[in-house]
Amino acid sequence: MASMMFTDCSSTTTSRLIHLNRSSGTFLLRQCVGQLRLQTTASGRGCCIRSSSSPISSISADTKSEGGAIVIDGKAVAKKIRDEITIEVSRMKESIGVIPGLAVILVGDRKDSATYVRNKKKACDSVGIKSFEVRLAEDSSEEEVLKSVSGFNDDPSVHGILVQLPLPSHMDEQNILNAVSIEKDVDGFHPLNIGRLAMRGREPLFVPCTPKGCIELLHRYNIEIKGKRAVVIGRSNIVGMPAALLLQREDATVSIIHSRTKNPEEITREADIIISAVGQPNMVRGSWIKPGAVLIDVGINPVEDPSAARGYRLVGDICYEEASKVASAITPVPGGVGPMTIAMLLSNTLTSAKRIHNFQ
Ligand SMILES: NC(=O)C1=CN([C@@H]2O[C@H](COP(=O)(O)OP(=O)(O)OC[C@H]3O[C@@H](n4cnc5c(N)ncnc54)[C@H](OP(=O)(O)O)[C@@H]3O)[C@@H](O)[C@H]2O)C=CC1
Ligand SMILES: Nc1nc(=O)c2c([nH]1)NC[C@@H]1CN(c3ccc(C(=O)N[C@@H](CCC(=O)O)C(=O)O)cc3)C=[N+]21
Repeated sequence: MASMMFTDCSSTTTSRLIHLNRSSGTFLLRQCVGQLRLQTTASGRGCCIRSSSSPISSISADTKSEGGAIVIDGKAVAKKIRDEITIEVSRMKESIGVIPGLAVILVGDRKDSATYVRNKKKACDSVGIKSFEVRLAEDSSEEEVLKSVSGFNDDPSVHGILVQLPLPSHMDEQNILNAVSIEKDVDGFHPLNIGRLAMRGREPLFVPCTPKGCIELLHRYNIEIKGKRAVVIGRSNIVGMPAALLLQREDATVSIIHSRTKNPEEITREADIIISAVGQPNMVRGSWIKPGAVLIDVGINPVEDPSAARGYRLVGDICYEEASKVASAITPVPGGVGPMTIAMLLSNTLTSAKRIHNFQ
């Protein structure tokens, strides 16, 4: 009954978190936070969820979870965004002969990082973006990494530079991220871009991909953010902190929960929108959630599962089985925020190439 173990969130405390890191008809929304407007399709079987900006044209009725919440289908949205990018990339190539280029620097031999980098390359290929890759050994010096960054800064065929994180512990991450030209900082991790994100009236050149993907999902599902209470669980530089800044820019009232927060359940229960980026499998239980809340689960946590082909499977920070019975909408793991992160990276790379070449 191995699979049972993972559908019961209470027992995940006894399940083993795997450290992959080292080398080895019509929907009925119970209570809706935003303006999810649901429409039956012509066949009457499926439904489409309309968004004022870029609607998802047709989402099948299967996108309702067993628990009753709408499943926010990041995989489908990401595919649609990639299709939009493909058109723009070829329009650019035909009009001015420029192909957007993304460079990735991977240091060390972490399995998960190698997988992410491989997936990014595949995604670039799928939309026609040119990809460049540098792989450096775990024991490389910081100077070697800086040299690669500098080479890509000066290379006119590269419009975006991504240094895969985490870097080996002997390197100064800040020093390396500072070296990326802000015009090519498609990850949005340069302190100038983050600083501008935090300031009213200032605009960053790039917004970090994962938080941007979370907000894009809310927009594309027409979920209102303005005036809502939002809780972000986690305050990392790459996800939690910029997610909270973005929600605030969208006029939500934002609370941030971290490892020293007392009574996280109580604070979370006040939220209309929850973005969780903690890295703890199934930490957020059904009892933490206000009925009708919208849940964006960023967490990607591998847990042992002998019945899975890989010997493990991925779960989020939110206990899906419990939460989907209480929420109005929820992102799955996998297939939620992850594919959106990559789609936003492609989008930032396209934006960068357009800006550099002054192409509208
Ligand atoms: N889907 C995607 O595209 C992406 C997914 N991820 C996933 O998101 C998760 C978070 O990643 P990342 O932000 O890099 O992780 P970090 O480890 O950098 O940050 C985790 C944050 O969670 C907080 N935290 C840890 N434990 C608890 C707890 N028990 N209660 C409350 N807060 C807690 C930490 O608090 P404190 O600051 O006090 O230490 C910290 O702010 C991971 O599972 C990662 O794999 C990450 C990037 C992209
Ligand atoms: N400079 C830098 N930028 C990053 O954006 C960055 C990084 N470093 N370091 C690591 C994290 C993690 N991250 C993910 C991206 C895609 C998926 C993704 O596509 N996940 C799939 C599952 C993939 C699988 O099945 O293994 C999904 O959720 O459906 C996950 C995680 C980007 N990160």
